[in-house]
Amino acid sequence: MREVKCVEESASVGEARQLDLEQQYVSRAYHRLDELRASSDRELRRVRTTQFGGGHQARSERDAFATYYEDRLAQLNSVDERLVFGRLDTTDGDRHYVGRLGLATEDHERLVLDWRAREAGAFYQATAASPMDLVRRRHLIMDSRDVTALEDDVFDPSGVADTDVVHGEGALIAALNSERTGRMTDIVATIQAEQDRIIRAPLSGVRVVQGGPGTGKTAVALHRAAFLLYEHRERLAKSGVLIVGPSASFLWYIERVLPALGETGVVMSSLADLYPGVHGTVETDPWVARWKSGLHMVDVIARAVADRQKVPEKGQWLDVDGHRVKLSRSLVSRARERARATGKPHNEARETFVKVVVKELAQTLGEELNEKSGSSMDRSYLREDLRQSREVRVALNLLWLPLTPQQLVSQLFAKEHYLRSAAPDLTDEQVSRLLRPADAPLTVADVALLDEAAELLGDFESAGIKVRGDRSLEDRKAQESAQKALEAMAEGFEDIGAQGVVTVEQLTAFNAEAPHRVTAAEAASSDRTWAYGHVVVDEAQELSPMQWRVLMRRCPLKSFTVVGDIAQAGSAAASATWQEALEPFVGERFALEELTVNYRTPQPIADAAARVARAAGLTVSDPTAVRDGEPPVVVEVASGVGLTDAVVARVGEELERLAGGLVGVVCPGDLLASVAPALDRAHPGMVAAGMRSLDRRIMILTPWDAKGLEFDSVVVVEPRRIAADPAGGPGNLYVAMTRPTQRLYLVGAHGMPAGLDAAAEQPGAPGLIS
Ligand SMILES: Nc1ncnc2c1ncn2[C@@H]1O[C@H](COP(=O)(O)OP(=O)(O)OP(=O)(O)O)[C@@H](O)[C@H]1O
Repeated sequence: MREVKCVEESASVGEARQLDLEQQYVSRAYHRLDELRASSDRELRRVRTTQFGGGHQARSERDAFATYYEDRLAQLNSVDERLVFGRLDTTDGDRHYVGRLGLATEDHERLVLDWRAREAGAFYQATAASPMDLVRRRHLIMDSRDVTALEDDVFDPSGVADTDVVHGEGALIAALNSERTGRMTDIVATIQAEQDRIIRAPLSGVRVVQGGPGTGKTAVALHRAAFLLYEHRERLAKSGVLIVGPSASFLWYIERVLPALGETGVVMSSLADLYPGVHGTVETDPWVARWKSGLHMVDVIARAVADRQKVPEKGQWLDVDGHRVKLSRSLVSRARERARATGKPHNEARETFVKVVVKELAQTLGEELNEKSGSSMDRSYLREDLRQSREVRVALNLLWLPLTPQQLVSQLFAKEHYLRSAAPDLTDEQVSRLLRPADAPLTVADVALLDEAAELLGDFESAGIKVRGDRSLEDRKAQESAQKALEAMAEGFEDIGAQGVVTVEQLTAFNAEAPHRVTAAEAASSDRTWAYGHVVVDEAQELSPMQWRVLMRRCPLKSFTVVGDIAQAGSAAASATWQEALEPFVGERFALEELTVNYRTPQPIADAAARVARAAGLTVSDPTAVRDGEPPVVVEVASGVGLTDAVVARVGEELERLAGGLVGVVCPGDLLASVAPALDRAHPGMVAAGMRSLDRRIMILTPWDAKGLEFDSVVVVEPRRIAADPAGGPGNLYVAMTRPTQRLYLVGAHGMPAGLDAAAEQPGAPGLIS
């Protein structure tokens, strides 16, 4: 592909002229973007009105084309912000503009290089020591469609005239100083070299990214997903990418990042929603959460399933159409062995169990009837009679009942004999902690047990959408038909812009899938057995062994990006090291990378948070913070009303200081009921519980829901109580203290956590207000 020649610069053009030249180029790129949008829009309307014939195949072809143009339009509409943000000048005189997506002119001349393309890698990785054939890297700082500033890194001064070099505020600082909106934004223009190396790492294998708070782990994980979808489009568009986060608030916070990078086909799930159709509630007892999360639960669930394959104490007489036949203990035992020997899951092996029992009963009954009548008739009809007999059906169901995972798990914790049999080591006290009513809601910890049970129980009618099976014949038909449709539409594809054009193969494959699904993401999110091509796990320090087991099942190829900070672990069942978390599943075969720069929390706040964490026995790293700022403010109050008043007052002050920014109030769960209404009275219409609305400036959250989020200012309520929670308290407080980009307040009526007091006595340490 040829490069578009930019307006020639003279050696002496000044900064204003440089800005002007860049603006001309950028405007050209936007003009092309607008053209492509208009043409995609036209095509979409054309497809919707074109007659494709009346059959199912024709309709699905039209839908496939329409979906293609809809996706393309959504992609083109999503890249308006910072469409172009960089320029690379190479030693051989070439110039590439780097942007959010690849763009070409109508004549297939390249205008903008997609940030994920191989050649764009130098934009992020080149250093003075390793310039990667660049003489200069230029950052274009944008405000909407306007180029407002430029910033140059010159690697080879002999390659550029002095007067051509522009020194700006710093693209990174400009990005960091922008106001928080309540949604995470992409960092595509300012990805740092250590982040870029991880983003562009190969697809295969398990890659763990450890980093302290604010080191960009979430940002890196999401940009890596976008990179992998670009680099391995064919494979991942079909198999899908799953992104797992700790809470619904967190998913809400990050959900705009990938669409803004032009990627919409990922499945996002919180840990509570990993099992289709179930939303796990909080497991309130930390001991119960821990017990349900260990790998010993694999045996417990296996025993719970085996207990549903019963052999009666003694034989039983059954009525079949007025005749009596004995179902003996030994027959049931034999049938159970035969069924188990099939190796099939419970619900599927039941067929064998039933067959063996019915066959033997039919034989016995036939012999008896023949004996009585003195004949030797063929009585094969008896099998059907037996299957129809109510008594036989009841007996078979009692012995080997088909079960859903929900039934198995609910009954395991509702019926003491099932629980004691499946987990014989439990004490009486433990059994009573675990027991609950059969209709009690399923918890987050139960979600992994459901998945385990589903594996052992196998298909039940409600087990999810079946998408597998022999598709070859259907595929061939769909491909032939797609080919014809493609020819009919070929004209329309020509003006879609070079980088956006789909090949015949891609389109054929895309179309061929239409009868089965609309997107892989849609199919995958409702199918427990879907095998994803890649899984991204954020805040991965929180995962229990049983949750890891679920995720490993979701990606049999074991292609994972795992990001987290072991020190921030707050769940009762979290592992203490990455080795401990992953060893049962991948042994030592995972790559560990570390991020070392904190882009969020000002240094004095990060230092105070680290001191408190260390005083509580956590091992935390010391990333260097990019921001400086004010130390945390400690507010100690009397108690009761004094506490809510103090919180309301601090929040009020911050709202004024921030003029438009966000305040996060992190509060122990049991205080939400008193603090939230007080805030709402003081600031009507401005308070939201959790992260879910853009028009609220105050978010009140539990420490768990605050994981992964960030605010301009944060008020932590009763930090000492948060730290004292037996379920990961110190980790939760560390999370809460590291959420602000500007200021932190710690408000408490019951003293402050250790580490902070000591810190308060040191010079330059947190200020103390009484
Ligand atoms: N290269 C970068 N350029 C601009 N902003 C960045 C960069 N890297 C990270 N950030 C910003 O820093 C903040 C923290 O990033 P992120 O949430 O990804 O960190 P994290 O390591 O996941 O944090 P935590 O573990 O505390 O949840 C975000 O606002 C993010 O956009």
